[in-house]
Amino acid sequence: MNLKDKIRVVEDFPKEGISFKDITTLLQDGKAYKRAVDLCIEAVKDKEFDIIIGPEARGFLIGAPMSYATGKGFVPVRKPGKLPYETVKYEYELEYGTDALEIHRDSIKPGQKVLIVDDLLATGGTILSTIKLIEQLGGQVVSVLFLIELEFLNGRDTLKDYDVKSVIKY
Ligand SMILES: O=P(O)(O)OC[C@H]1O[C@H](OP(=O)(O)OP(=O)(O)O)[C@H](O)[C@@H]1O
Ligand SMILES: Nc1ncnc2[nH]cnc12
Repeated sequence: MNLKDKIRVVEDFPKEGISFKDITTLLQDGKAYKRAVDLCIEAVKDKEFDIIIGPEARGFLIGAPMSYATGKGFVPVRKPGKLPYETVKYEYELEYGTDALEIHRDSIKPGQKVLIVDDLLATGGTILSTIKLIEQLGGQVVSVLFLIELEFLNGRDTLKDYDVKSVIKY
C-alpha cells in the first residue's frame, strides 16, 4: 500500500501558494490509517520514552493511537484558552500565519523522556514551540516524529538539535 496515494493534495488552501496535504482521505481508510500509525510506531521502536505529546488538532490523530498501542500516556498541547488548569504558553509562526500553544503546567514531570508526534512538518514552528513548552517544564525530548515531512521547507533545520523522523516525504 502506498500511503502517499491516500493523501489528497489541495492546491491554494488555506491561501494561494500553499499545497495542502489533506490526511482526511487517509484517515477515512481504516487500513491506511492503521498502516500509517504502525509505521510511526516502527519509526521510534528503538527510542525509550515515558510519554507522547502531540499538538492540536492533527497531532492528536497520530499521537493518541500511538499512545494506545504503546501503553504510554498522551499529553495534549492546545491552542490558547482550551486547557482548563494552569498552563504555560508559547507563540510561534506557521507556514500560513501565527498562533500560540499551551500545555498544562503539571503534565510533564522534570526529567521525563518525551516523544513528540505530529501529522506534518512544514517550517517546524509548531514543534519548536512545543519543544520550548516541554523544556520549560523540565521534560527531555528524545525524538520528534511526523507522519509527513515537507522537505522543501527545511523544517529539519529549525529542529537541528533534535532527533527528527518522518514516514512520508514530499
Ligand atoms: O511546521 P509548521 O510550519 O509549524 O506547520 C505544521 C503544523 O501545521 C498544521 O497544524 P495547524 O496549525 O494547521 O493546526 P491543526 O492541526 O489544528 O489543523 C500541522 O498539523 C502541523 O501541526
Ligand atoms: N502544506 C501543508 N499541508 C497540510 N498541513 C500543513 N501545515 C502547514 N503546512 C501544511
